[in-house]
Amino acid sequence: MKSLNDARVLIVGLGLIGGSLAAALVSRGVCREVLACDRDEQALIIAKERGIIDRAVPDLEQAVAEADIVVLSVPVLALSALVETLSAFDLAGKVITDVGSSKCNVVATARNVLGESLSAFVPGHPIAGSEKSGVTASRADLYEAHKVIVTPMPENDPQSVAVVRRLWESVGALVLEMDVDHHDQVLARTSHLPHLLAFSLVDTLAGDRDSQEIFRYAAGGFRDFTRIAASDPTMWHDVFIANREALLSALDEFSLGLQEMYSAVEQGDSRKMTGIITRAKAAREHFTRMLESQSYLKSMSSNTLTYTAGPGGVIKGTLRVPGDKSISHRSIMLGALAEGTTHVSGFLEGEDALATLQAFRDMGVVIEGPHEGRVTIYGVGLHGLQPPPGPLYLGNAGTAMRLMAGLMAAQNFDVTLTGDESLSRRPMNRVVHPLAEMGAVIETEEGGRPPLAIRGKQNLHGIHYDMPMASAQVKSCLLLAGLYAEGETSVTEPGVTRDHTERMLNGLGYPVTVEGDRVSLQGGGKLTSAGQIDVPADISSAAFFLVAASISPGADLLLTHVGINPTRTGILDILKLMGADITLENQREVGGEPVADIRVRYAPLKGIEIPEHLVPLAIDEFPVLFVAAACAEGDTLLTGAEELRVKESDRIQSMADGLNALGVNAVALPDGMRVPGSLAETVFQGGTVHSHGDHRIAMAFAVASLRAAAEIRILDCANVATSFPNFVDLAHSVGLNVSETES
Ligand SMILES: O=C(O)C1=C[C@@H](OP(=O)(O)O)[C@@H](O)[C@H](O)C1
Ligand SMILES: C=C(OP(=O)(O)O)C(=O)O
Repeated sequence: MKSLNDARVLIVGLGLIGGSLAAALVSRGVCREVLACDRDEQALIIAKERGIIDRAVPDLEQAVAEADIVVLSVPVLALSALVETLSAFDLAGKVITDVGSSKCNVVATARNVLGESLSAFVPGHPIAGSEKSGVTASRADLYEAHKVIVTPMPENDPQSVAVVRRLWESVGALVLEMDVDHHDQVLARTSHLPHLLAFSLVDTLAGDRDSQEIFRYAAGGFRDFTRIAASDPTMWHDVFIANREALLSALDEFSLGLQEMYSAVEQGDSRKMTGIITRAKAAREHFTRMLESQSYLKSMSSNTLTYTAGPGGVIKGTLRVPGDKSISHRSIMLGALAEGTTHVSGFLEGEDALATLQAFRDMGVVIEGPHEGRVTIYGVGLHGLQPPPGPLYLGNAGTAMRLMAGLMAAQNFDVTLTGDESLSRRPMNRVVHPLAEMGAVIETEEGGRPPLAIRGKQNLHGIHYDMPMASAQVKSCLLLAGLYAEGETSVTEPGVTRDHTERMLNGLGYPVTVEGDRVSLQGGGKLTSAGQIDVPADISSAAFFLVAASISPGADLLLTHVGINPTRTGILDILKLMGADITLENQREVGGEPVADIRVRYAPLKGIEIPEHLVPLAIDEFPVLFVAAACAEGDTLLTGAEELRVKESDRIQSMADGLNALGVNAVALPDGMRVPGSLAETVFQGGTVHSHGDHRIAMAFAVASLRAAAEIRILDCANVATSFPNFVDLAHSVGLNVSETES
């Protein structure tokens, strides 16, 4: 066989799985001929009549002799006998595969009987069933975007594995590889156990005296839960026998879980019940996104979200941007460690804060929500966290990893903190080194990069740390470790940084002392419940619109309920120095954080030298400030901002490259940038820029379109969801011509 195009494919067994593969191969015309062999003559006739196959060959030996690729598609318990039958034929040059849902039996038989031909027997398993069965249920699109697991054996030759992969890919399937034992263990849990439960539940209820009555009132929940109880009986009988060991172990695990739920219900233990239900809901939502949306999978691996921002537009209206990311992270962490229940409102439902939420759920904390920004955290106290079942995945969130490093270093269990590609490049020694001085044991990858393997059961002691860089993440990390350390932990910072950790700790009854640039606390106290944490809108998200309105002639925008903590308002100071028209209205304090409505109107801006003391107070806002600078009269100079090089991307380089691509001759400096500006109506050419997976770069260039001559395409924008999940809709609602497309 030279290629799949030249091959004759034989399907042995024309049920739903075999019939659908045949139909897909025929309709896509990917091979020379599709043959079929089945003991049921009627199935062959129907398949031929409906064009599901090209030709029926009722005699198995003859059919195999004619074929280049043989697909065994019979029930699992019939597979072994079929492989034995085949072993008597001449199999030279043929590639053989199967579709069984459990692999151990057929692999054992193949090893016993196939001899030389074993190298060309590549087991496979399409994960695309239906409760319908038989050739009449065949669908040519059954495998499109569905997974097929190929389980190559060490004995296989690579060409045969490649042929089987190509066969499935040619009908639109996504091919994964797994080893045989692992496959059977995984499938026992994700497929065989749920089928067994559905059969058992329906059978039990149907046996009930009042079954007629029960089923009459059965609602959607019953239908959803039991759909698969209508599946093919022979197939499932066979699977349960063939995968007995793995299935029984899955059933044991399930029984323990069920027992726990039983006792929670019996004892009216609401906390336990809510824990099970909320963890399950979160897991199910996560898996639903993974299962149903190919694009979600793609966006995690290959960033295919593109923004298209049309030129012009006038910014007008009233807007509340999502909750503050820094405060949202901290509300989960400190709410979890508090004694009592904390209700959070305004929580940011972005991926970064959700990663923190999930991490604490994984450590046994019961958390309800988020639902429309509301989260309820049932605190477990400083010593109540439990070991998580595996590494804690923190996605894109530097704040989560650095703050949690401090907390985790003080627990009595081991934890590994991991993150996505961007987070895995970010420097962690800035927290690992001072934590080690406190007695923590943490291993990193080369150069102090994540994952962080944190050893538990260490006795931490307080230290004084003179921070080499202005970083709220480092400061907060050490203060959180200090909660558990013996004696006093103190830090001094070279510049003022955000103080949400200090404020929230004080709000939770844990005294933190601030004297000038020195912050300290004593270990060994406890956190009482805050009761309520109201998260204001994030000034770092509002920043995009502060700049948007400032550079859009005719603009008049009201941003409501924005956090104006003085350690975060560098953006307001810098824009005002540039001549922006910004006023604060309705100033108030909400849950320990100052808040205001911010009115911003268009004003011609002028270039400035940005005072270095404002840099840490606006650290996340520079991408969009560079856009403002390009729209200001004269040059703007930023220095003292080398920290920008180690954010989600190297923000100095990413922005300099993008600005240059749009015709603005910005010059990257080691610690900042020189941006030439202009008050011309159009400042940017159209073009394509790369966000490098950095949310703030993506949003900054969307804002630039207001003063662009033509469309700006921004690549790799999926990570905007880390901090600003509904950015495109909100931006659109106040006049930005931005839309998103996935590819
Ligand atoms: O403590 C925080 O919540 C944050 C601190 C800042 O990081 P650094 O402390 O690394 O400057 C900031 O860039 C980040 O978005 C959030
Ligand atoms: C730097 C940022 O976040 P983090 O460090 O939490 O990834 C940011 O949001 O701009």
